[in-house]
Amino acid sequence: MDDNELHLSPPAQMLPQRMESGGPYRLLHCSGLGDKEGVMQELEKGVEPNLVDYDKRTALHLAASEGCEEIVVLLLEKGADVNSTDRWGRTPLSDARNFGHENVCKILEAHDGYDPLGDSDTPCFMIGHGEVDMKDATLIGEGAYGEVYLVKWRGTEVAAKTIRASIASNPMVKNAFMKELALWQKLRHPNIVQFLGVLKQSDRLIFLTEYLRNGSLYDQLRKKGRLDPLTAVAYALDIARGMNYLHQHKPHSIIHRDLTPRNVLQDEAGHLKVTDFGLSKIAQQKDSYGYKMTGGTGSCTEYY
Ligand SMILES: Nc1ncnc2c1ncn2[C@@H]1O[C@H](COP(=O)(O)OP(=O)(O)OP(=O)(O)O)[C@@H](O)[C@H]1O
Repeated sequence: MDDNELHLSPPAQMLPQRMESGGPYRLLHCSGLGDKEGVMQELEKGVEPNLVDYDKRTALHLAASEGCEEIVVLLLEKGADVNSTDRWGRTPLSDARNFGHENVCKILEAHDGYDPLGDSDTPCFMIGHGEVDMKDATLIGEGAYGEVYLVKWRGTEVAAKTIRASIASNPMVKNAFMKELALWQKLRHPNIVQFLGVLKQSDRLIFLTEYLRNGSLYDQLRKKGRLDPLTAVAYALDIARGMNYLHQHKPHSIIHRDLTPRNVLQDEAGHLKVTDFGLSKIAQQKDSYGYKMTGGTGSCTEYY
């Protein structure tokens, strides 16, 4: 599927229940979607081109990740810092290289962009144990690998996914998880649940992702039943955008072979985000590890 097709906005009347990503952060939202008009509107309103999100990612990072050449050029013209670094020390050029957007790389290099990471593999971002108080955690769900808690990290509500000690205490299994998480860490898309980091913890493996207040699509369908057609179309577009991003991933596509309503979460604004890819690949390898990690969904994801 052509990426551009997915980024076309459906007619406004088809999305009655959706909210605009308002405020200055609309600049980031539009940049990631390749919405030039939206980006220009925000810049004309006086929004600072180097505005950052909570991961210190700028509009230029997002446009570079998505290969939005026109937006990259526009942002640079308007004073975006070509070498701003996000929380992982990545510059827009790191992202453009990571996703194989050669034309964007050339534009950034022509503006003296550099990539501090070179070709090195980025390990998972590790979060100090003291930064999250698991004692104050609220249980929000349970899946095949362990429980999911709502916790506070640096003042922000996030989801802490735990992998049972019986699984994570096997060093081979833990390594396999860490590799998948390191790959998830590289993904950034409005319709993909954002990975945040791994808690330094000896026995269990605990990692943080953004918290999606409205829970899973599965829970929603169970509560509300059938969706009205317009909502169904809006949801389908959100999911398709997330999946297309995974399929376009460079140098290897990411195939999510367990796309179920349980693995689609919804944020407060009504946007859907796809989650839980990669981890289930480990379940496929259960025989070699001697572990049985069967979930209700029998998930299986594969990275090619
Ligand atoms: N980031 C999150 N924000 C909010 N709620 C979440 C988040 N991640 C998971 N949950 C909630 O926790 C529940 C359990 O999630 P988990 O991913 O562990 O298992 P699952 O996907 O439901 O099942 P399985 O592990 O068998 O695939 C979800 O159904 C959802 O309601």
